[in-house]
Amino acid sequence: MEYKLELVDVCKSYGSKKVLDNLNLKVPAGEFLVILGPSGTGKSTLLRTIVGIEDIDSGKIIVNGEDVTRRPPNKRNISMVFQNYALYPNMNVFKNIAFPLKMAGVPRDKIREKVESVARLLKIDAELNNRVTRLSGGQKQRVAIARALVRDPQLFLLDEPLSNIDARVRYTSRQELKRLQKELNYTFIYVTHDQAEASNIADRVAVLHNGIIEQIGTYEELYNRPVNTWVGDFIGNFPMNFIDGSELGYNEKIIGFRPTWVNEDSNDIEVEVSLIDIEESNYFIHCIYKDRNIVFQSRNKYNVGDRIKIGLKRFNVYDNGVLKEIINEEAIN
Ligand SMILES: Nc1ncnc2c1ncn2[C@@H]1O[C@H](COP(=O)(O)OP(=O)(O)OP(=O)(O)O)[C@@H](O)[C@H]1O
Repeated sequence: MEYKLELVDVCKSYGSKKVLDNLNLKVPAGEFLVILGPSGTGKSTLLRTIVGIEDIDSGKIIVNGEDVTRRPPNKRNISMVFQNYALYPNMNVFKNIAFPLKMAGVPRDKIREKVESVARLLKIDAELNNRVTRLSGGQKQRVAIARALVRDPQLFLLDEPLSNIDARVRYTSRQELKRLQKELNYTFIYVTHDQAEASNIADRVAVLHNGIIEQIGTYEELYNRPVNTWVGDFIGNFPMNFIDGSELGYNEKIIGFRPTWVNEDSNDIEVEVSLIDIEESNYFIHCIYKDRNIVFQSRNKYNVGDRIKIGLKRFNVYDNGVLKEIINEEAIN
C-alpha cells in the first residue's frame, strides 16, 4: 500500500516529560485520519513534529516515501491549519491566501489564477478584497484552509480547525471539509476533542494516550471493540460499563458493555437505579451494581431506587485490561 505518511518509532520529550514515546503510525494516501485523545496528551505536538516546527528526539518521519525527518518545514510540502487560523490581520483575504505562493516565488499571474480558483472552491471568492478582521469565524476558517490548499501540499494537518465556530455552522463546515477532502483526494490528519465530529468525518480514528497510539480504526471499531479498558472508557458519550466477570462465569476477568447492549428481558444481574437521563425519546438509566456505576439505554422510565434485573445481549471480556473475547457480537449490528 502507498502511504502518504509513516512515523517510525518517533520520540519527543519536553525536559523529563515524554510526550511521544516510540510512536508508530501509517496513513494511506487519501485518508481522513482523526487524532483523538485527552487534553495534554500530545496531539498538537504530534502535528507540529510532522510539519517540522518541532524537532523529534529520535525516529523517522516519512512523507510520500521520502525521509523528511531532518528537513525544515518549508521543504516538507505539508500544510497545517491552526486552531486560531494564524491569519495576517493587516492583509486582505487575497493576500492571506496568496502568501505561501509569494514566498515560494510563484509568478504573479499564476498566483492570481490559483488564489481565485481555491477561493471559488471554498466559496469565499466574494471576500477576496476584504480584510480578514471583518470576516466571521466560519469565513476565517475557510481562508485558513484556502491558504493551506493553495500550495497543493502532499499532506494536510488540521489542529481543531472548527473549534471556534458555533455548533450549527460547525456541522455544515465539517461536511464541506469532508467533501472537499474526498473530491481532491487529499490526505488529512485532523485533531479534535469532539467525538461526534470524529465519528462523523473520519475514515479512521487514532486514539493517542501516554505517548502512543492505543488503537486505530473506524469509530465503530473503537466503540464496539476497544482493545483495552482505557479505550473503552475514553470512547463514547458514556464510558463503557465495566463489571466483575465472576457473576457471568468469567472469573478474574472484567466484562465491558455499552449502554445499548443491555437486555431488559433477561435477569442475570440485579441493579439499583440511581439517576435517569432523558435524551430525545430514550432514557439513559444510571444504576449501581456492586459499587460500580453502569448506564443502559431504555424505553422504560424507571424510578430512582428501583431494583431491576437485567442481562447482556453481548459483551467484551477483558483480561488485565486487554480485550480477550467478544461474546455474541452478532447480537448487536
Ligand atoms: N513547547 C513546550 N515546552 C514544554 N512543554 C510543552 C511544550 N509544548 C507542549 N508541552 C507539553 O507537552 C504535553 C502535550 O501538549 P500538547 O499541546 O501537544 O497536547 P494536546 O493533546 O494537543 O493538548 P490539548 O488537547 O489540550 O490541546 C503537555 O503536557 C504540554 O504541557
